[in-house]
Amino acid sequence: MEKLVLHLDNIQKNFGGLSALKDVNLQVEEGTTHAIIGPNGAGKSTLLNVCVGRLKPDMGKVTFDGHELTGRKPHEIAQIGVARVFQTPEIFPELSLLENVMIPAFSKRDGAFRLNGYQQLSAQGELRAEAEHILEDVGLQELMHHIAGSLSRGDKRRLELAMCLILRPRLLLLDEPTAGMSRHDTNRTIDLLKQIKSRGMTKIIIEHDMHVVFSLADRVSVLARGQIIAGGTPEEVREDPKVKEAYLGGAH
Ligand SMILES: Nc1ncnc2c1ncn2[C@@H]1O[C@H](COP(=O)(O)OP(=O)(O)OP(=O)(O)O)[C@@H](O)[C@H]1O
Repeated sequence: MEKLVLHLDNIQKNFGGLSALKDVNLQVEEGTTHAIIGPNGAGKSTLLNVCVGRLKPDMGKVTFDGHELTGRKPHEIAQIGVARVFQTPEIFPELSLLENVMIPAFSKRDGAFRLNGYQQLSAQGELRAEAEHILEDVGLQELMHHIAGSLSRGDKRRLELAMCLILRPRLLLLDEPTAGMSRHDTNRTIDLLKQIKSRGMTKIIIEHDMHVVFSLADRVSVLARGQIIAGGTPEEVREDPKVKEAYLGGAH
């Protein structure tokens, strides 16, 4: 049995009178891809926001590799090695792709220690080489000097992924990474995420597209009205009558 690296214990999150998450328990094995699926409004984004410190749960705790994440600031959670790719890419449209990828790496380093002039120069050279390498990984190397705002939607999402990867996260959270992409771009993103998998990173992915879930996920948890109603391999979950019922009763 591999090591369980992420634990969500009894997570409860209320918005006024609405319980968006009710007593959610989840464990994720290191190096695996865990998909969270469920009808609209099930609580999937809320769950991700709790993991990255954007929302504080009313009850329960999140632990990653022995570090309790609950109650920490988002930048502290990032320092622990947790990164998130948003549904809408958060990029700097006026800057080049290369600059976009270097910025998160600089802010992470500057947060950790102060650089003198010489170190800054050599760090910049190192970071630039790493940024170029990551842009190559995501298939954007030819566009590295272009302005990020000029990219297609699919390429913007790939750029945002590169901005996360330069931080070398150990846990990557992806909120519908292929939403709005063509089938061709979706398949390129699946290939890219498979490559990342071979590097041992743990991933949580929220996804509506079952083609993506079946291509990438080792395990699936199904969330409906704030509760996990089923879990297992993609095949097991697909055959579960509770899951079919949740989807038929929901918007899908
Ligand atoms: N900041 C908020 N304030 C009040 N209610 C919220 C807030 N965020 C989410 N909710 C509510 O909590 C519930 C869960 O929302 P959430 O966005 O987590 O669902 P989801 O499964 O990600 O949905 P979708 O698939 O549509 O993105 C919904 O009823 C939503 O309206």
